[in-house]
Amino acid sequence: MIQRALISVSDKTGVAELARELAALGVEILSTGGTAKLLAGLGIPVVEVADHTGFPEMLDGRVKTLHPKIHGGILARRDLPEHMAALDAHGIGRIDLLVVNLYPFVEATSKADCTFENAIENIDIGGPTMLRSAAKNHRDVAVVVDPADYAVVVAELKAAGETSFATRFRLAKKVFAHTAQYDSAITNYLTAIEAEAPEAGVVPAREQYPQVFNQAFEKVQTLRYGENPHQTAAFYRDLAPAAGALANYVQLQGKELSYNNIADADAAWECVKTFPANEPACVIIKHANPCGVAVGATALEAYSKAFKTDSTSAFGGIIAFNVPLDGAAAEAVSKQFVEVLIAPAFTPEARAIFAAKTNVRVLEIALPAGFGTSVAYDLKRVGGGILVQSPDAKNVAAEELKVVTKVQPTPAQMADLMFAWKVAKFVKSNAIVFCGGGMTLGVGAGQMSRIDSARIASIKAENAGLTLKGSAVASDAFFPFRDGLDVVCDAGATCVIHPGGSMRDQEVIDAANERGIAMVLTGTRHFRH
Ligand SMILES: NC(=O)c1ncn([C@@H]2O[C@H](COP(=O)(O)O)[C@@H](O)[C@H]2O)c1NC=O
Repeated sequence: MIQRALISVSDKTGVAELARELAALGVEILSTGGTAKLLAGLGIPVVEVADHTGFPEMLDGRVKTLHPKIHGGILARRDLPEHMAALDAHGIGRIDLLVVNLYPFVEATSKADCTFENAIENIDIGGPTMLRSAAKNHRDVAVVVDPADYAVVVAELKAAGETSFATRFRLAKKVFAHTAQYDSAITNYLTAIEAEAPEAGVVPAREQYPQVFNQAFEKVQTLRYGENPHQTAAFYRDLAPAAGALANYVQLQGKELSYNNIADADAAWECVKTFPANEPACVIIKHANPCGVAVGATALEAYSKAFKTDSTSAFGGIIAFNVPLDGAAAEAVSKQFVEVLIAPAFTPEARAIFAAKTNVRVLEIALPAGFGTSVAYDLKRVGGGILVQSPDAKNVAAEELKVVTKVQPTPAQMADLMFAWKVAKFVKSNAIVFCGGGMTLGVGAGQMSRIDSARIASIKAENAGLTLKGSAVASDAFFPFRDGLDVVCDAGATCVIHPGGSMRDQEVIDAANERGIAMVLTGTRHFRH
């Protein structure tokens, strides 16, 4: 049985239960001021670190555990006689278990009224030092930084009198990841401060983008390959993915997700999530672009309409719904080749329909009320660096829209325009999206020229046998000349939505008036690359 444990925690969750179990196992418990007080108050036998070291806690707690009697007791290698002799020579007892969690630096500095002095005082020094000592010596010492691991440690001690090496190694890795993140948070905070010499009592102004940008991710899985088979790849997620984000998926069945599956699933999910849950929507993605998007009274209707936009491209698509998938919709989807199917829930009938199609990857992602943007920062790798931006989370409000033509859109046209605008945000630039009746009719994506996107969108509608007569069209950025507008009008569009803001806006507005269509400006652009 281990002899001695040191417990020093800011977050006191579960610590009393842990200490009680340790005491019952005959483990001597050392603790720092606040933790010792709590445990003693509960009648749990505890020795204050200050009594153990013979040195008082000092400097307002800045120095509590930074003492050879603590670090010697943690760091000594039990397999080296010289180390054990040195402990004996200096009267240092072994510390076999360390339980520490740190001053809440992130919580403190995320409060709007956190002064510089308060931030600095929330930088834990003794805690990380002990954690690193114990994690380094994991061959002999167990170290716990997360209250969620208390139970496994107690269970192993009860069963075997000591923790297993595998557990100690796992816990040590967790500790170094934790202290690295802790220091990253401190670096992000300090290097964002604009003042050269911030005043202690003042809340320092901080730039949104710090000089040193640290981000931590944890691996979900190594992938079979990357975008192409000769590339290696892995999927990492945020340490705490935002509610409703793709990384929260639960795979209910199907083959392993590939790199491209995950990228396309994200595009499908982010797009479909922009439709409220009381408006069943379906998005079909191919190569990162929507090839069909629709809303309907039911999931089945939404899917049937989305599929009609481009049933050829939908083959092997990634399909997402914003509402639970029921049997009727599942039955219809099952008739096509689908790579990945995503929904907030699946009825038993829907599950049963896909159970036989073992290759289809079925992902369930909870959509809690009030979910927001999926990422705090959008990251894009470029040679030798990284571009960081806030995500394109803007949804244009009705009062921001400006009708600039003599012809006003009817309420039905306005609904189609808003639908088209929502979809255009998720189409690679240059994006031209024809819509009508709550569905996409033709999608032109990823062209270097807007006019080509417009032509492609209308060709695709024609190929699908869909008429663009009376359609609404969205352009993700302004029409630089009237030529693009003429193409969409020739195709049959009777109303158009785009950001405006070109030097030649007037030329384009005049063209719209000449063609007798309605034009709405959003003032917001949605480039997507
Ligand atoms: N200075 C030290 O020697 C020191 N040793 C442990 N701590 C921290 O003190 C906290 C616990 O303090 P208390 O038991 O007094 O509530 C823990 O978060 C621990 O990480 C220290 N505090 C900060 O650096």
